Amino acid sequence: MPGLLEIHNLSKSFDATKVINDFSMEVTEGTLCCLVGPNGAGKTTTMDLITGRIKPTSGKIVFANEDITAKHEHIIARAGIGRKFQVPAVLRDMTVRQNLEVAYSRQTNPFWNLFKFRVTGLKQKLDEIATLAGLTDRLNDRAGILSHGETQWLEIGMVLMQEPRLLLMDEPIAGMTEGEIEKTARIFKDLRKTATLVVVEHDMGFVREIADEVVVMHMGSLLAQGTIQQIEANPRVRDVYLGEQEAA
Ligand SMILES: Nc1ncnc2c1ncn2[C@@H]1O[C@H](COP(=O)(O)OP(=O)(O)OP(=O)(O)O)[C@@H](O)[C@H]1O
Repeated sequence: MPGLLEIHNLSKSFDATKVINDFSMEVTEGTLCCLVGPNGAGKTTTMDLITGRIKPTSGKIVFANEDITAKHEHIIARAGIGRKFQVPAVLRDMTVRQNLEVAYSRQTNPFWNLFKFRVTGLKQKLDEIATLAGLTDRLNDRAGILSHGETQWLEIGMVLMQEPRLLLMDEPIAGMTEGEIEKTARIFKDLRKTATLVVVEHDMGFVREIADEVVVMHMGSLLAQGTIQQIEANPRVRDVYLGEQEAA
């Protein structure tokens, strides 16, 4: 079975510097894949390439059996790839509910929204996503008073309102408390039932907790792909990444 996302021999150069070098990986539908690797390995650049923010020098990206390599960023988003950035962009003066509604209204075109509103019901969808993101008790609170963790969950909820089939996340637990990290792990496990996830993450404890599959990048190339047990037992990964993590 082909992966929901397939990256084939991707390369990207900035001026004369090759930062992604013949990189390939595959993500199976309904799984959570963690993308790890040392600083500067090319993880964020890979996310930028998947979402069409930047274009590769060579190689191919296939999503749901469709070649999206040359497509515009908004077409890729509409095809079902959502992204949550590290820095939240919630509207602080609006309530949690209003933020979710705004995110919903940003998707596709207004006529489609109207149609979907009638068919599925915005309220029902909003309640489902608030439950998934653990924000049911916060719907009527102003986003500006949320904790750091709650703000991150709201952002996840906002991306989910656009119904992505694949959700990309950059270091989602940065700055969170232990309790918030545990709750985020639970949210991710639930999310996997409805979406496929690719998470860039440095915290190997969290990766161990959430990942079905781990992809290790090093100097723009694939170093290893496998289960967390396979990755942690891989001597090359230990040399270039995990050893460095343990020493930190
Ligand atoms: N627009 C750009 N112009 C030039 N070089 C860039 C550009 N964007 C990224 N790079 C370089 O590409 C390399 C990979 O960067 P990238 O941010 O993808 O790494 P990363 O694995 O996400 O690192 P980190 O874990 O530190 O976030 C780095 O050496 C970076 O300096």
